[in-house]
Amino acid sequence: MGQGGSRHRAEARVLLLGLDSAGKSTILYRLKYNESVCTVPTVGFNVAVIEAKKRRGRIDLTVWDVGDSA
Ligand SMILES: Nc1nc2c(ncn2[C@@H]2O[C@H](COP(=O)(O)OP(=O)(O)OP(=O)(O)O)[C@@H](O)[C@H]2O)c(=O)[nH]1
Ligand SMILES: [Mg+2]
Repeated sequence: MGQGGSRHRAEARVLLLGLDSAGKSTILYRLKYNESVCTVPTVGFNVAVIEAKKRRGRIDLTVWDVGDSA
């Protein structure tokens, strides 16, 4: 048994889907940096890990923002 800090940390993966210019990247940056940023159409994808509150703790969300959906 390890000492403190060895507990499993809650995590989840989130896929943002939406039409072109729906606001996916805007939401991702707002959640990650808590500010509104000017975006350009996403080529490929953006990914960010966001620490969020969970009922009695925290959860790490790995958020994928996929663009370029030809
Ligand atoms: N009015 C309004 N505009 C928004 C909102 N969210 C995003 N926008 C604007 O919509 C445009 C497109 O936003 P993006 O976040 O780049 O959209 P996206 O879904 O990532 O687009 P792609 O990467 O091309 O798939 C930008 O000019 C944003 O400023 C919103 O809630 N309201
Ligand atoms: Mg985008």
